Amino acid sequence: MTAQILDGKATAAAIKSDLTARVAALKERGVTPGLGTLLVGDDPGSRWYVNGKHRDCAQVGIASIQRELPATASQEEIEAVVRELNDNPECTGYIVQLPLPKGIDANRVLELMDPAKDADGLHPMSLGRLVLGIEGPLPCTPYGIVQLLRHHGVEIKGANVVVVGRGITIGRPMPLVLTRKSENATVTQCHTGTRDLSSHLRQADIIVAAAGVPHLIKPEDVKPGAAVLDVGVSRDEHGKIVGDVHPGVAEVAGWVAPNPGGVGPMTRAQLLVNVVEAAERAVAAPSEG
Ligand SMILES: Nc1nc2c(c(=O)[nH]1)N[C@@H](CN(C=O)c1ccc(C(=O)N[C@@H](CCC(=O)O)C(=O)O)cc1)CN2
Repeated sequence: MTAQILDGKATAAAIKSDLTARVAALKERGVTPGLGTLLVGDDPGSRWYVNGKHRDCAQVGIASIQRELPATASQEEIEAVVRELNDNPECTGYIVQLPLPKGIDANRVLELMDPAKDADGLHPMSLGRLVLGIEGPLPCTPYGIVQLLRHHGVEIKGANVVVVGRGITIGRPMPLVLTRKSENATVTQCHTGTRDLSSHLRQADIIVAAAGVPHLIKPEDVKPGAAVLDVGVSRDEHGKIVGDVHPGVAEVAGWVAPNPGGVGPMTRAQLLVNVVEAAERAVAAPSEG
């Protein structure tokens, strides 16, 4: 292994330590931030992520509001919980854990959320704000990746970035975040319709691999010295994570974000940042009523 590690665990710990002080300051002003989660179904991975989010909340002093529904829940039952969270004053921000069970219209659920409580940055209003350059919550994994690169001094400005994947939580919003003036990267988005993926990858200074295809990115696809972030999650027969990046890439790349231990902890840290920032915005500009 020659590549340096983009250490998501350590970076997330530093972010959480800063947030602990900011939450304490909010509490002194009479505001306790509260993160709500809605988990539908019994997928063990989703449950693990949601439990992790609440453990993080406890660490920094954010209150937790947990809602769960069975996999058989109807669209109406899910939407009723969303309305309850919209109206719940203890819940200052919340997320609906994705994916939702087959047959549920996730877009309708996301649209029903109060945009002022969107902790994930995935509400249509938040994504629209991102496109327009208006302040608001940023999608957790894409902005977590930016923070991870910055923390390790990897140059984003002017970099050629290849994003592989176009899912709602990472692939779609990632280029929107990276092409903001503050990041100023040049982004190529690749997906299952891309011809000759390797030729794109070999030009990249930074690769974000979020396709969910085990070991899709091979050592020969990577420019020596590039930063490679593995965000793909597939599981082997023992339930162990297999990422999108072949282990041999670490011999060629300059930086690698391991999986686990790279981007995942940053996703969780950015969620807490969104919750705290929303509470800080509310304190700075209280709404009437
Ligand atoms: N509403 C949302 N749903 C989903 C999102 C999201 O951002 N919002 N992203 C993913 C899952 N996710 C957060 O919800 C998530 C993924 C991974 C991790 C993490 O810390 N992973 C660990 C390894 C965990 C393991 O062993 O399974 C790591 O990478 O070190 C946290 C959150 C889809 N859904």
